[in-house]
Amino acid sequence: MKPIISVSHLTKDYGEHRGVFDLSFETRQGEVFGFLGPNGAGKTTVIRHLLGFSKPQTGSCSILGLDCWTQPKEIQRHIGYVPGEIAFPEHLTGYEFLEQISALRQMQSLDRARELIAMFEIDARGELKRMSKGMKQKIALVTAFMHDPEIIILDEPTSGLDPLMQSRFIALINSEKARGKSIFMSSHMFEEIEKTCDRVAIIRQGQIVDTVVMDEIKHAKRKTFEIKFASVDDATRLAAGPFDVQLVDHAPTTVRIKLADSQLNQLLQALASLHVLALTEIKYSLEQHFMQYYGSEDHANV
Ligand SMILES: Nc1ncnc2c1ncn2[C@@H]1O[C@H](COP(=O)(O)OP(=O)(O)OP(=O)(O)O)[C@@H](O)[C@H]1O
Repeated sequence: MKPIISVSHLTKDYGEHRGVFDLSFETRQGEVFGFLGPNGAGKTTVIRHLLGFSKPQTGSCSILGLDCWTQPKEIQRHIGYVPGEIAFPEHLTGYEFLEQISALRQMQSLDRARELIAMFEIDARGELKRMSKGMKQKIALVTAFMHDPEIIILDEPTSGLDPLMQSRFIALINSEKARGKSIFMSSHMFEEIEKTCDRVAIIRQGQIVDTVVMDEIKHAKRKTFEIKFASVDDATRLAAGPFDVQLVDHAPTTVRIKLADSQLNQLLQALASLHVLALTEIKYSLEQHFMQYYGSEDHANV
């Protein structure tokens, strides 16, 4: 299958280890591909190359086989885009802006825009310059989706949105995906990535350090359980068995166990003769996976 977005050995070196370095990835038809990394990791730099705003120093970027630097006009007909920093012509109202964009795109109707305006509870009658950050972000989302593009590129699309609107955004992404759209989204929010993406590239200091298949994270073969016991003796008896038991708390005695799916029955049998107060599965999350690549210092920025 032909890739939708293809980035090949892209380098943009801004000096002092800033920029992106020999970065390659491909996205597929119909998938939601996430780009996860903290401030300054290089996400916007890559996206600016995809939109044809920036020329690669070395390497190349293409969308639908078209070169992003030399054929941006042809590409733009196929995409919707939300930039990381939104700059609107401020004298216009929300409606006037959307009408201008739809005229430029020679759109037949504003029906889809109206649906999106209702979905995000936007009052588009006001002037853009008086709108809150969140309202502007929502207008940008309408602009990206209203012409029903086959490819959508989003640079931190939910920054400034409240939790209700974030969940509406997640629902929108999943319904667009169900309609076969290909979506590329940069984010530093684990939850929205987990709820929408099929694959996620983790970017660190301008390089992709891992590409994760979300299903493999969600259905990890090794599980972690937290068990609370009535007494320390129960924990000691469990630790005498074949399990790797780690004490995490004293009152009540709480342990964590990591095991393969195949050991689950063995654990339940061992627990049957002990006084268990609570048994909880600690789900393996994208955040835990991400933390392998970033220390706690970096994580503060995510
Ligand atoms: N035009 C430029 N000139 C010099 N340095 C730049 C330029 N654009 C970006 N950088 C630097 O390159 C690095 C990557 O920036 P980029 O904006 O791509 O990061 P990001 O992952 O999108 O971060 P954020 O989450 O903050 O948007 C940063 O250190 C940034 O300061």
